[in-house]
Amino acid sequence: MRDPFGATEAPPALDTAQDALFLDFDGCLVEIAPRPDAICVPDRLGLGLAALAARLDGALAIVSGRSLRELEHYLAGFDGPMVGSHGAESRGLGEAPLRPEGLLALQAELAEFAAQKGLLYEPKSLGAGLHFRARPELQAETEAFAARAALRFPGFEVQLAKMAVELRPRGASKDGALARLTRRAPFAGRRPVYAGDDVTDEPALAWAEAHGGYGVKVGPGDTAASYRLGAPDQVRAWLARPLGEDAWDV
Ligand SMILES: O=P(O)(O)OC[C@H]1O[C@H](O[C@H]2O[C@H](CO)[C@@H](O)[C@H](O)[C@H]2O)[C@H](O)[C@@H](O)[C@@H]1O
Repeated sequence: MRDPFGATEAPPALDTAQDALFLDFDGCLVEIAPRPDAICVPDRLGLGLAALAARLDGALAIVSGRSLRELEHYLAGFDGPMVGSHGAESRGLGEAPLRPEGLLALQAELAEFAAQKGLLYEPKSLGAGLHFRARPELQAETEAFAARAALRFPGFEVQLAKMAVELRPRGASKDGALARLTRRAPFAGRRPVYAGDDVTDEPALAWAEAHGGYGVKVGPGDTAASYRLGAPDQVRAWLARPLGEDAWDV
């Protein structure tokens, strides 16, 4: 049952014969941390995902805002498809990355702003992030700076995130990634199930709902998803169900 603010129910068990599973990373598979490099990733998370992917006949993909190289590092053991940088780069799909002109100049400007203001600068493979978690009073100023940068660098657009604002390649999106993935094997013909926690995930949650599947919102907040889980440990427990805890062992 839904309340006026969105999903309240836990999702059903995955149907491994017919579901195609798409998983966000930060805030979904792993808990949010004070800094991007301070996350605690369970040692065997990649291997657990690999076991689940095998049960889904390969129909499991990671869809994240993180740079692809970081996803590959944190999820070692999982060799299935991955989409990084909010849809702008991928692994295993034969797609060319979206690399707009001006990336290095954009990164230099953001790094300089971060240094001046005492923000955490996150260089990304196809963009950059400004994290204001340590200086929340600078949110409005940081978002305004990012909006002006996007005008100077039209190949990029603003992506809001948790206590951060990013510049990502214009046109990249998680829902666009889902649309592409679900046109190809082994995802085509299966029911799309997407789990994610942030505003960056809402278009993908809505996409899964609109295409015969469902979304699982992780944590609080309004959502288009039909279902909700409270935190990443609950997501990991939900993912373990089709395997049994011994096989998952995360
Ligand atoms: O799409 P996601 O996998 O959810 O990635 C979104 C962004 O996540 C990371 O930032 C967020 O998580 C950090 C670690 O918990 C946290 O410190 C930060 O405040 C959050 O915004 C990552 O750093 C970004 O590159 C991702 O785009």
